[in-house]
Amino acid sequence: MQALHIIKIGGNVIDNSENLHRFLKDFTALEGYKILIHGGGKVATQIGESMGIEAQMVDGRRITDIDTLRIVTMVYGGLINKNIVAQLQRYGTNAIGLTGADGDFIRAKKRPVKTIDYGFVGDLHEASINPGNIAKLLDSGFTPVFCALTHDGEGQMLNTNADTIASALAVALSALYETTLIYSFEKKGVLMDVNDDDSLIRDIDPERYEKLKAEKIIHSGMLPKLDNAFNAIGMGVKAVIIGHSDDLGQLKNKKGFGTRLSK
Ligand SMILES: Nc1ncnc2c1ncn2[C@@H]1O[C@H](COP(=O)(O)OP(=O)(O)O)[C@@H](O)[C@H]1O
Ligand SMILES: CC(=O)N[C@@H](CCC(=O)OP(=O)(O)O)C(=O)O
Repeated sequence: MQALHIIKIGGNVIDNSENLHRFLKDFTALEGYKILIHGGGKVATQIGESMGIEAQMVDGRRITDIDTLRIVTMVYGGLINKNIVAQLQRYGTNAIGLTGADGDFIRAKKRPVKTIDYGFVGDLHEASINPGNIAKLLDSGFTPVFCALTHDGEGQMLNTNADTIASALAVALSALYETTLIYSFEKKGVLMDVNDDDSLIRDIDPERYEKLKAEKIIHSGMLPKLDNAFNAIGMGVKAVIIGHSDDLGQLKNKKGFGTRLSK
């Protein structure tokens, strides 16, 4: 089986142009099939605020009313996606920027209203991704760059968390490729002390995850990231790594970096 790297880049890296450029150069240097996924929640919040629209988050998910959907479609699918694609082209990666609607690559279902109405937020399901379609792109020499947008197949764009898209792509594509999923962000990995990069936890299994959660050592944005990551490793993805965007080059050197998940 051919190797595939699926890499999700965090919001704080997108926000820091030096870190972003370093990452995009290292991403270009990574050989073989690869896919990049980005969000950009912070930028969407800032641009929304400048237009008088306050962000509302519940459990790390954005309540997406029609005005917010317009903003995230412009910001994720336009501003951020096209800038990343242009920079990748400059460094020599033949990137193609996509939402889930393009090529019908990622379909989602609008999240049903229970106690909270999330608005135009899309949940992924088993049939969301057709790996054969994405394989055609990869085989044609393109490097897909997906943003945090999906569609429902009936003309409606939906906002979908980028960590979840990365995990679902990794699961679907592990049927065709030996897939490694990497969450690249602004810290060395999962840390014992979130403010101390020397406190890296090198390995986590589900049992340790439960303990670290109970002790509140893992919290906020790291919780959905690890939930997505453990879901991927349980469903055929070969390896999941959570690490610093500056350390992607270590992958090429076959050295370990960041936090590695085990079953
Ligand atoms: N134990 C931990 N180790 C590292 N980061 C943690 C930990 N617990 C919580 N976090 C927080 O999780 C954040 C990453 O989640 P998030 O902001 O959603 O990531 P991203 O930018 O990739 O979308 C970190 O910036 C950090 O503040
Ligand atoms: C439904 C939902 O919450 N979608 C996310 C999508 C962006 C994202 O995931 O951005 P980061 O990776 O930078 O956090 C949002 O709008 O914030």
